[in-house]
Amino acid sequence: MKFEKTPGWLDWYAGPSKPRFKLPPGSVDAHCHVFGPGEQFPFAPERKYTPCDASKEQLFALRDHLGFDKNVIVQATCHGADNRALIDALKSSNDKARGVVTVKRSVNDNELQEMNAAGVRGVRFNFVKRLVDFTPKDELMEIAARIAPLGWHVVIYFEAVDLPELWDFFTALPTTVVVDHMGRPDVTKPVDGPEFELFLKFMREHANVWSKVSCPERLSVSGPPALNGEQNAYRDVVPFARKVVETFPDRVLWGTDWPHPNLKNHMPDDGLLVDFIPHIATTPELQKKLLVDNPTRLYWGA
Ligand SMILES: O=C(O)c1cc(C(=O)O)oc(=O)c1
Repeated sequence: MKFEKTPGWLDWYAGPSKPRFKLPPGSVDAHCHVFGPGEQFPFAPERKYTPCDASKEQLFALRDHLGFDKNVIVQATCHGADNRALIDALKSSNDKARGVVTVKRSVNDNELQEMNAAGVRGVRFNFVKRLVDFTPKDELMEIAARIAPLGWHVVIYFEAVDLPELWDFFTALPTTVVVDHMGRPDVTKPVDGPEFELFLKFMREHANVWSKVSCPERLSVSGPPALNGEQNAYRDVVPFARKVVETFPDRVLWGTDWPHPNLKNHMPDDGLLVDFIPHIATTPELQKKLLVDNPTRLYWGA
């Protein structure tokens, strides 16, 4: 099937620079996606956007170019609960990729077992209203109970303003819980203000909660963007991500978020995005935990 991209869609950055920051051996890009290709793996009818293609080959080429060893591929909402593109990527990764899927209540145990064998280790629950239609919480809780015995975890994506309303649901989840993009803080508010403090409290009081300190390119308001050799990109996000890394060094993950769906004003150079890492994980010890030890433990069980 031929797909028309959403008007104004920004394609991923071709020809990214080589990062100056040398990733430690065994580093994992713990949040990235594949899109289609649409002709082979059609986008879901219920999707809220139609992206450009971003294939497994292109993702693996980026991994090698940037110096990552492995990927965690997260089901993107444009594929709904049809995980075929993701599973196909996992199967051709030579054990160098794990996956996080989206499933419906109707998924059966055989299907879950097959996904597990392919390298799936989690399900994603999405509460960002511009991306998905509402799914009742009892349905999500039923899915969480079904995947818990497999040792899988739940990835949650939500906006900071919605955390109070979602708190009881999140804290009742029976698995490890991984928050996408720090729960999307409003970085124009103070890092020690009540909104971000609630997020820190969520992590402090619940030892099963982890966070991806990813997506400065999405959260940043004043930049500057990771373009044209910028070595101090997204300065306004640094205090937030650094606070999470330093407070919870054993429960943080980092990912490129390639191919960066739904960005509106620029598309980052992924090489320069990697150069953001030493600003938020400032010592070799913190960098190794963030990039190697934590994701390897969670996704490869080591
Ligand atoms: O903020 C977003 O637009 C976004 C979308 C998706 C997705 O469509 O799955 O995933 C992300 O990690 C971020």
